[in-house]
Amino acid sequence: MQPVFTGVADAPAAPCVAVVVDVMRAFTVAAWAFRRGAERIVFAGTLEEALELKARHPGWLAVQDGEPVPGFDLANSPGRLRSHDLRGRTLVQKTTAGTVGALAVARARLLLCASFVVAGATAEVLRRARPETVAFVVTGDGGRAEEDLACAQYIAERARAGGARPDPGPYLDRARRSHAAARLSDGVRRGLRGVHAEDVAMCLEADAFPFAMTAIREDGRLVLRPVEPGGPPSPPPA
Ligand SMILES: O=C(O)[C@H](CS(=O)(=O)O)OP(=O)(O)O
Ligand SMILES: [Mg+2]
Repeated sequence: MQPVFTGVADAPAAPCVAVVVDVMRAFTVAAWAFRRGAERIVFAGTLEEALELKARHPGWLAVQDGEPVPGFDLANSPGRLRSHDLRGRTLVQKTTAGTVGALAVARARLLLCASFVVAGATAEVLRRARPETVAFVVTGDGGRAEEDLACAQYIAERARAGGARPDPGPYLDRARRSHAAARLSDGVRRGLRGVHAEDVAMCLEADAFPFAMTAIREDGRLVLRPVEPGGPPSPPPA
């Protein structure tokens, strides 16, 4: 498996296999939403589109990053989201980096969205799929986000190592020292409502969950669901 690391702007539009990485915080939040029982997450391209989707589907919950916006239900914060019971719910998510990155490679044949909490399961899906090349999309900071690149490299190394588990410590240390971690800590100090004091720590829990997350196009939307490595294969894209 040959890993290629790219930013969103340079990502191939229709790679065979893409892993879109957003550690802080979109895909840590998405994983926690599934952990709390959410059934699926629909990615929206704009805030307006997210609110339109929510309006058309009573019961759907809208998630957005930054400070709270009227009409949205949940912050893009694992620390805030984890106290919600999301059993059976559909979420609509719109964030600055993660969801934009996923939508940029929506035509990939296998599209995984990843962060440290699902890194091990993501690597296992890749190991079983045995692709020749994997495009890792680093979503943060114009493709230079250290937390996303470190997570991508950890997943690639884990997939290459087969059953062995490389030490996640050095990769997590890089993410802990990232600009994104500093921005979130600063947000906590300033009392921003869109962040939680535990967000950074929750984004740095390697391999916390046994599932990966695959995105599939359904009815013109990109929809994310949890998938167990070795479970039934995802249906091919329409
Ligand atoms: O909510 C977040 O942590 C970020 C905001 S930004 O990209 O740092 O401005 O969004 P995400 O899409 O989750 O990276
Ligand atoms: Mg990010």
